[in-house]
Amino acid sequence: MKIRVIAVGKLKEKYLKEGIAEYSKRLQGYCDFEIVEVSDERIPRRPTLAEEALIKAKEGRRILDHVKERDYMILLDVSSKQMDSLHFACELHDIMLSGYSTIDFVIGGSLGHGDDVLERANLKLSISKMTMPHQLFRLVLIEQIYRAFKINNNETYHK
Ligand SMILES: C[S@@+](CC[C@H](N)C(=O)[O-])C[C@H]1O[C@@H](n2cnc3c(N)ncnc32)[C@H](O)[C@@H]1O
Repeated sequence: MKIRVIAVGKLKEKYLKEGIAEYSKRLQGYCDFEIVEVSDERIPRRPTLAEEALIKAKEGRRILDHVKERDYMILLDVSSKQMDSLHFACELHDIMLSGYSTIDFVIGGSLGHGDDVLERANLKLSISKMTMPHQLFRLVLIEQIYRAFKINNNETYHK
């Protein structure tokens, strides 16, 4: 099973790089795990709505260039549906049994997602009602994916 995190923007903070490297390594024991970074757009100081829409559309196009038609795409979005870790593990298990060979988790940029990306998503998921910076969110998401594999394999880790 291939699992990819497709994220807008480059990871800059050392402490996040280290955390993400650790969980990526752990995940390799369960799946073929990959992180794909797409470049972000420069955001003007006070963008108009039209500028925001254009930025999200450009970033969205770069994301969708990596998502194949046969991939299952999970979009991470603050205002979407929430589930607990057990439910999330169950959902992943079901997707894997449905014949998909690749699951793409998509993290947006500072302005969130454009319409095209929202429309392509097979599942829209929120991890909390609180907004996290996209770089920190990457680490939180990868830990939750790892947790889901531990739960589905009945291994001790989760409390
Ligand atoms: C800084 S946030 C974007 C905030 C933007 N104002 C919005 O409402 O989408 C950047 C990205 O991080 C992810 N993200 C941050 N917090 C999240 C959360 N609690 N649940 C799901 N995704 C989150 C989403 O993919 C989001 O597009």
